[in-house]
Amino acid sequence: MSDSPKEHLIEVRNLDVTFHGQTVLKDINVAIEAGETVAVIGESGCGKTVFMKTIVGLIAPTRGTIHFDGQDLSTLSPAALSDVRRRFGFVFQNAALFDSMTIFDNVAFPMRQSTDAGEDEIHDAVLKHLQEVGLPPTVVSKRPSELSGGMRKRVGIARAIILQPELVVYDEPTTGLDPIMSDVINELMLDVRSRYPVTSVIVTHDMRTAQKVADRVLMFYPRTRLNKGQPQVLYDGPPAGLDQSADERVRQFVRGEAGQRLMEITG
Ligand SMILES: Nc1ncnc2c1ncn2[C@@H]1O[C@H](COP(=O)(O)OP(=O)(O)OP(=O)(O)O)[C@@H](O)[C@H]1O
Repeated sequence: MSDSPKEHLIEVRNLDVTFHGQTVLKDINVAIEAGETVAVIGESGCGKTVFMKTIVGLIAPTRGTIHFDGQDLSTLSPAALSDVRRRFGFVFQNAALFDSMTIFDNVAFPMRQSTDAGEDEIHDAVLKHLQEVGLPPTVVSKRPSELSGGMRKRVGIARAIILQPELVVYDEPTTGLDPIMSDVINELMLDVRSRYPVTSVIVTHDMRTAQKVADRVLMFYPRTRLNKGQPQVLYDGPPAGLDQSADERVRQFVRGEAGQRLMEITG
């Protein structure tokens, strides 16, 4: 990273997303700086995935704008949007590898789709990125079904970073993994950011991931549970401040306490 002042890579202004009359995100204003790692947390259904998909242009805002590197995504032609998306890497939930392809072809896929690289160059890049995520060259001929969940996640990360994206979005990167393998993936995400000048957005339920990997945490709250006029982003700050947040809902979430929810269920 250079020493120049940080710039906003992503700017979300006055964002609303509504599906069939149901507002999932309301009046979200968030700026993410180049090089930042931001974890998005919050209970199920609060709109984390919708937020992630909106900032990468997969969902169009109902109101408001998303700027990426100064460009308003809603004004871009499909071709221009597709060019911008090449600057993103996606690590999907459950790795979302192509089951019928070998690991080699899975990792090579973005290069074959989006570049004119020759097979020698692709070969070197695939092996380099597999090595970076801690996988031996012997995995290249295997199919995803022959690998453990943790290995598949690593392959998903290798595929996401092979084009050296400026933004990597991780959707639930540690879900379904044991605590040790989760920590391996957390370390890998730290390693990716130390190796490349990347901005990362991590949607996660895993508080350890948020605490360990993120510079900053955004906690969303479900619209349906807010009173009129209450902000949907309950917390926007460093992970270390979560536990001392003035908002009881944040403290309860971080500690895994049902709080008011329990009263609603039992009451
Ligand atoms: N394409 C869609 N059409 C209609 N409703 C949708 C669509 N995508 C998401 N929703 C709704 O938006 C709400 C938020 O969903 P979202 O997946 O963003 O939640 P989340 O916070 O990521 O939840 P989880 O932690 O369970 O993955 C849900 O009520 C969901 O049903």
